[in-house]
Amino acid sequence: MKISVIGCGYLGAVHAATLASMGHTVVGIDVDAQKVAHLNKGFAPFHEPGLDELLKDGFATGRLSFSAEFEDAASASLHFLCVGTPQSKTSDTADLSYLIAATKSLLPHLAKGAVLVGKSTVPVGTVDMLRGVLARRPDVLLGWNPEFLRQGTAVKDSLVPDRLVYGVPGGNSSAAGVPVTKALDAVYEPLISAGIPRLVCNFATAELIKSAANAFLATKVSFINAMAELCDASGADVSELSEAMGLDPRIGNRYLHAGLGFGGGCLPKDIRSFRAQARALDVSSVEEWMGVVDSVNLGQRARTVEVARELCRGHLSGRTVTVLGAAFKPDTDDIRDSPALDVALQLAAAGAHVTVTDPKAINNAWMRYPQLRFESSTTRALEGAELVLLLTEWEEYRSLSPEAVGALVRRRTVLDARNVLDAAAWEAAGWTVRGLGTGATAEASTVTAPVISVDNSKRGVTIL
Ligand SMILES: NC(=O)C1=CN([C@@H]2O[C@H](COP(=O)(O)OP(=O)(O)OC[C@H]3O[C@@H](n4cnc5c(N)ncnc54)[C@H](O)[C@@H]3O)[C@@H](O)[C@H]2O)C=CC1
Ligand SMILES: O=C(O)[C@H]1O[C@H](OP(=O)(O)OP(=O)(O)OC[C@H]2O[C@@H](n3ccc(=O)[nH]c3=O)[C@H](O)[C@@H]2O)[C@H](O)[C@@H](O)[C@@H]1O
Repeated sequence: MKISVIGCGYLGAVHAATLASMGHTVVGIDVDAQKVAHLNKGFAPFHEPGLDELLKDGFATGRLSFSAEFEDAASASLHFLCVGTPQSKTSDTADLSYLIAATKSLLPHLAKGAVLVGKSTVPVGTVDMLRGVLARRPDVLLGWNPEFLRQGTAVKDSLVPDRLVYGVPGGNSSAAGVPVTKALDAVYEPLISAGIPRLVCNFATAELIKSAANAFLATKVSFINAMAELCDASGADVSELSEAMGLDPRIGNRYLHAGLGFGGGCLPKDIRSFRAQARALDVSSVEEWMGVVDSVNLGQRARTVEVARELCRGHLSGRTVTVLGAAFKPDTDDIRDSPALDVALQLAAAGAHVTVTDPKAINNAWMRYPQLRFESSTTRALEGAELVLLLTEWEEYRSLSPEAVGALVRRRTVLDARNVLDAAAWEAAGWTVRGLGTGATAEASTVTAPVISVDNSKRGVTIL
């Protein structure tokens, strides 16, 4: 099948390459000519494991190309819309202007009876709005096929997704939806043959499935982070608590890792958009719920700064601080709404001398926040630190040797805001280790000064 993918960012570039690997002839269209040039050289314009290989395979077969000209999409019979839907600059709502602009640019090049399928994450009602944009082309069939891939594992998630969701006119039982369902079945034939579940529903349901899934994931993270706060206040350990909770298969331990919280180009803006949708639909329960999830999440960033201040004996001003991690999660160079950079900025605003390092995201971070100091070498970044903060849990930071790092820093104090270090091993090497939700506040408040020792089996704070 001849397919176009409109918008070739973190979602669209992966989607285009995946479709080519399934045997389709695919052209990716993007208004960013630099991105298109990069992709046409066979390289991903961002860090995504496995994508370069998939792009090269696509070019080798001659089935994959990229272009900045919409007319190059004219021969496709099916078009996927993958442009951004960021948070509006002035409110919680999603900015749909890129989606509208892309649809308008594509309009003159749509063949008779072409199928136009959205993959971007959108508020409920968006397909109806786009129908209006396409009012002069009733022959064009519309579908919505939300995407659930995660950055860092996007290639694997696309080749073996958990499920396929099709939003079609009238939903599952309607004859009007059959042509779109058939077209999408033809696109995803290898996945359907492999037994990947597929659900067909109406547009509102498809739009809400995506928003609800991200809202649930965000809820799970904020739930465990709220528990982390309770653990700190009571002397419990959130890692043990989440492990025990997760052993109940009804709960499950995935996405139940407490720490600095969620960021990125999707979850934060999606829960805010969801909140705005609930408000517009007068559903106060969802509106309030999303508000709490968001504020617990942002609260983790503020708590991290407060713990850092505590570990610097109350004063961040003038302290030499090293931040490990700039990306919003490991295995990506994406810094959109990165919790790590948010904390780094807050530390710098409090007067600390902050050096940020990251295996892949330094360039993006430096272009966005030139006021921060960046260092690409982990060793150089750590030299002379009075406090080390682990804020993005890249494997190379998880596996750092406490002895080797200890030889670089001025003071062996680490705030492991992702709760991933082996605290006992670091403490044995003379480090003061603090996590989030490890019972530290309760321990600190129940002891009388001067404190000589703490329970080494826990990640307790050592008060100096
Ligand atoms: N990043 C992810 O892991 C996932 C993203 N999504 C959703 O997919 C959508 C895209 O997200 P990302 O790929 O992360 O964003 P992105 O910002 O990386 O990519 C968007 C791309 O669209 C291009 N673009 C903007 N206006 C255009 C136009 N008028 N015509 C053609 N191209 C245009 C931009 O130049 C950019 O390359 C969003 O709605 C997001 O919520 C859904 C699932 C996963
Ligand atoms: O709509 C989207 O764009 C995507 O958003 C998320 O994917 P992504 O943002 O790429 O990455 P996640 O692995 O979900 O992590 C998001 C954030 O949550 C944080 N997180 C995740 C899991 C956890 O247990 N604890 C936790 O703090 C991560 O550090 C990261 O900052 C969803 O997982 C995808 O299913 C969805 O398609």
